[in-house]
Amino acid sequence: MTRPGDVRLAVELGVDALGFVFAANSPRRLGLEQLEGLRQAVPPLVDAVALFMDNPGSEVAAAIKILRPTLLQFHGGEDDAFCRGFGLPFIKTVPMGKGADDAALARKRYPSASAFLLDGHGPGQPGGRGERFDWTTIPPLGKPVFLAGGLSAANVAQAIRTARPYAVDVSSGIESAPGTKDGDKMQQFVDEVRRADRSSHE
Ligand SMILES: O=C(O)c1ccccc1NCC(=O)[C@H](O)[C@H](O)COP(=O)(O)O
Repeated sequence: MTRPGDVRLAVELGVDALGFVFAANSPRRLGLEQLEGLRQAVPPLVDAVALFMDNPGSEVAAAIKILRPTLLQFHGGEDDAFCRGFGLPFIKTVPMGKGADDAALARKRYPSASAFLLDGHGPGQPGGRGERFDWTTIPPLGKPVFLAGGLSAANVAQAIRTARPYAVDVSSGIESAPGTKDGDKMQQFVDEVRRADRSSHE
């Protein structure tokens, strides 16, 4: 999320969590001056997730101070000690794309993680580029699994039926351009998630 209006719409649509990107070179990277306005648009009981990829600890701490996230998401080669060092629950991204290690190793490497986010890119690569992976290859991780990578309204129901994740995460699939969310795509995505949830309870 880069605009308070998109945050408000997502909240109206009923999403559980909103992501704020601080990774270097991302088209979604936020400046500290944007954070207060974005934070004010997030109501209680909706998670604000701050996303980092190999940022220095001082940058993580500065973003936390202003954004006051409820969850952190680490996308790079950060180790467990670094990730837990900020005193907040964290999600660790596990690359599932080309060149990835055995994803099940994440369970041992990140004992402090609250959840794992499986994403379609390879190791060392950024996310948010619509790269999906084979949803039938979900490893046993012993923690809630968030499914990400190349999701859109066109495929999220199928992804949920196949992988049965704890949560789904989407970025480029609800954008009109990198960094610009599209209200209609957001609405369609949430509708499809609800449809899949309903059919899984029938
Ligand atoms: O969003 C970014 O620009 C980004 C940059 C560097 C590391 C991670 C990044 N995003 C990660 C996400 O949380 C995305 O939501 C996830 O990769 C899914 O993206 P998409 O495949 O575009 O739905």
